[in-house]
Amino acid sequence: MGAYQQQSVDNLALDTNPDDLSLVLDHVHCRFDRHQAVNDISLEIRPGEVVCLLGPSGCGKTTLLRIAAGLQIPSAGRVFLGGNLVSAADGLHWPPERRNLGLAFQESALFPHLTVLENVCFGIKSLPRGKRRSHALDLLERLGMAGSAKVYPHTLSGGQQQRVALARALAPSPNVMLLDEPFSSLDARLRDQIRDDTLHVLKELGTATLLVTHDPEEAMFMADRIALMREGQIVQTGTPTDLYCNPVDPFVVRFFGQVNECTAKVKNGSVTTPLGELDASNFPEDSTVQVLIRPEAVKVRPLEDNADNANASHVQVSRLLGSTSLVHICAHGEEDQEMHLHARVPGVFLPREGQPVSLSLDMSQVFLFRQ
Ligand SMILES: Nc1ncnc2c1ncn2[C@@H]1O[C@H](COP(=O)(O)OP(=O)(O)OP(=O)(O)O)[C@@H](O)[C@H]1O
Repeated sequence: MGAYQQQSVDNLALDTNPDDLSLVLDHVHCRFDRHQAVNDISLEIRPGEVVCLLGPSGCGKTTLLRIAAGLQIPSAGRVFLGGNLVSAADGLHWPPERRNLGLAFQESALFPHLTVLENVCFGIKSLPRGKRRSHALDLLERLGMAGSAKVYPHTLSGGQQQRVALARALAPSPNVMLLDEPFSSLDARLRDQIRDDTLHVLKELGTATLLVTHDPEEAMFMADRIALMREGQIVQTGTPTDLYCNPVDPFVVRFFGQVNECTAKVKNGSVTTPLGELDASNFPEDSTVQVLIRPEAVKVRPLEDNADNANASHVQVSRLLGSTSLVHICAHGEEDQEMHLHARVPGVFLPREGQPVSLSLDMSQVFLFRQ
């Protein structure tokens, strides 16, 4: 790293030297007229790591990816790639072609006049001509497309074209892959397969990857770490388990799927809900607490249908959703509290309408926040 660059990393908001990181975004901002699309984002990607930028539409994911790619100039902040400062507020800006990146987008257009193999060979400059072909064929093989090497793109399905586009992006052995919703145009079954193949190839090649998605399941499938964004900022960064099991606020909980919600007042260190009393000793007395309960946290036990259980919680509707069943329940708590809630149960579990049930909670998937 040169003296200018060494000096420029002095104030970096990171513990790790950018030389050891594949991509660093350091206090990056991006403003469009009055709209702050990206607001002070810092994020790093280690070699071989897959990081997903996750968030709702319009939160700034694509803008951040375009900044990393050199397609968008940030209004402030710095970008490092493989230890090189490639973008800074003083006007330093390396264009995309100088950054050694692989780019693949939702609709990655292949060159129509080149065969699949020629498309993949196109960007490989670093290898001798004789080796380009075998390298490209190897990538096509890994992505299940070697059999189509000689055909032209228009004869391929959308999913096959997407595989070729990924092979083409990987072919120059980029330091960093930037993927923007690369699977979103595919139908569900095909998407699962291509995601799986892509993850294996990225891991085998050890390519650091930043992948944009709005789909939490896709992020959990692909990512070593997820950065969840909202309105131009990162709300939480961590492993999928960190975000799912230790969410920092209700937005994070809700982003990973529908949740049962109620509010309650703290009395004597606990809150009373239709599902029973919950510990709230971390919250001030008399404060109002938001209780978020994932459907899989609700344990349902059918009760005998007799007069003793006339006031018990009861089933409203049951539906099989595939690998899980969703049970709609009217929960009856103490003090005449009532709550409509959803319980997600593994396998086929379809209690009839009106079935009295007792409910308990797996507290690892119940989250309390001060309102
Ligand atoms: N070139 C531009 N000019 C003006 N505003 C822009 C421009 N590009 C993006 N924006 C705005 O910046 C915000 C963030 O857009 P961005 O495309 O980064 O969001 P996103 O999270 O990728 O959304 P999606 O998931 O819908 O693609 C949006 O409000 C968008 O309208």
